[in-house]
Parts: sequence; C-alpha cells; structure tokens
Amino acid sequence: MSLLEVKNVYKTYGSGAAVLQDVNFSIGKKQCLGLVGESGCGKSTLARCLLSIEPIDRGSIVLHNIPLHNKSERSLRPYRRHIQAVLQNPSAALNPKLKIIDSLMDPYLQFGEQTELKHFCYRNKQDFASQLLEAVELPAELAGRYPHELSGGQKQRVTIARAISIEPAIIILDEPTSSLDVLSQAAVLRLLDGLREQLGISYLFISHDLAAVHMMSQHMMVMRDGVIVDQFDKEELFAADRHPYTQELISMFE
Ligand SMILES: Nc1ncnc2c1ncn2[C@@H]1O[C@H](COP(=O)(O)OP(=O)(O)OP(=O)(O)O)[C@@H](O)[C@H]1O
Repeated sequence: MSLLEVKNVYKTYGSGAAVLQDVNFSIGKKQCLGLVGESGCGKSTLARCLLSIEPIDRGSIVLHNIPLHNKSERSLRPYRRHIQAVLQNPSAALNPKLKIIDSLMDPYLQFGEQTELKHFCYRNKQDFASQLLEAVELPAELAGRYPHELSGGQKQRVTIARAISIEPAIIILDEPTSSLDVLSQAAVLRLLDGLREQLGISYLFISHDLAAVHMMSQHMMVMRDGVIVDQFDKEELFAADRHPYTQELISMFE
C-alpha cells in the first residue's frame, strides 16, 4: 500500500502558465522515489506543494489515506510532522543565533511533545540532542556550538537530525547535497540511505544529479516542463525503451 499518493496535480503561479501538469506518482513505506529534471522544470514547486507551502490548483495529495491538499493551516497541523524537508542550503535552514541544541529541539517542541517516538526517547534536552547527533554521526559536543562553527556537511547533518527528530513518515530531500563538496556529498547520501532503512522513513529525493538519484532510489521519475515524462524502477534506467528525454539526460552524464 502507498504511503503518499499524488494524483492529477496541477499548479500555476498567478495567471502564468502551468508549472505542474497532471503529476501522478506514489511512494511506498521505506522507499526512496527519485525525481530528476533540469533547472526550472518544477521540482521545487512540487516539493512546496507536497509540504503544503503552496496550494495546488487541482488534484490530490494523500498521505496515510489523509488528504493534505489545500487544507487550512489549522486542520493541517496534526499531519505536518509526518512530512518533513531537508533543503539545499543548510546555512539558510539553521537560525544563526541559536545553538545547535536549540535548533535540534525546534520540531520536537512544535510537534513531537504529544507524540510517542519509536526510535528516539526524550528524557531531557541534552540527552535528546545527543541521540540525534549520534544518529547523524556527529559528536555530541557540537550541540553547544553555533551554526557558523560547523562545516557545510556538519550543518546539513544537523538539518537531517532535525528532520528525523519527530520521526516523520516521509522526508522531501530537495537537492540536499548540492551545496557540499564531493566527499561530503557521498557521505551525506550514504547517511540518508542508512537512516531510511534504520528508521523506516520514505524519501522523495529531488536532484538534477542523475547518478545520485540512481544511487539513492528504488524508483525514479523524470520531469520536463512540469510534466512527469517517465517513471520506472531504477534497474530500468538504461533500458532501450526509456523516454527520449530520459535518454538525453543520461547522455549528459556519460
Ligand atoms: N513563487 C513563484 N512565483 C512565480 N513563479 C515561480 C515561483 N516559484 C517558481 N516559479 C517558476 O516556476 C517554474 C519552476 O520553478 P521551480 O523552482 O519549481 O523549478 P526547479 O525545477 O526546482 O528549478 P531548480 O532546479 O533551478 O531549483 C520556473 O519557471 C520558476 O520561474
């Protein structure tokens, strides 16, 4: 059974042309669905619609059989914790005035307190921060630092720790490694892959990096001008009958 079902989603900004057109896909539990496409094709718009930051014009977004699309902020609140995000720029995601420990607490204080956690256990702030930092393979002493005292890779691990702290069903990963150097990119991708298995989280992994998406995902889809033109299991990426646009993207990577 699918965890997230997206059906016939359309999205326009103002009176402009449609940015998303008839988008359909589903993601199962513990699965990673990869989304590739060129800059400007609508990937981040889709992410914002899934996170209910942007309303959709038509269609449906259903998580755990609960429709999320175009709900009021108040009626969305009980479901927000189930769908979290890790975005491109960790520096923008962390408040520079807050120590890491306080940034880590933020989602739990917003959404977690009334919820029983399965993998983490809240006894006190310090202990909770240590568990989260350990999960993302960072030393506990980083809790007392400010974001500017961390490397880019460490900051992105902190944003991942924050996203998993309330044990969401799914995390939208929108270009999560594009601001990192090549070595940190590979390490963060490995970490994310391990956490998916360990915590049973699903991902929508959005990137223009076909190789990274292929490595991380069980299923893949290709977007062009707001339309999903191709969807397939990762083993089928190099199949002869791939959509011509997918083949074009592959040739850019070879
Ligand atoms: N808030 C907005 N208002 C109007 N148009 C927007 C807005 N956000 C995005 N767009 C337009 O929607 C289209 C898709 O943008 P989007 O950011 O979703 O693409 P993307 O595939 O994520 O690109 P990139 O890989 O460069 O981040 C673009 O033409 C963009 O200019």
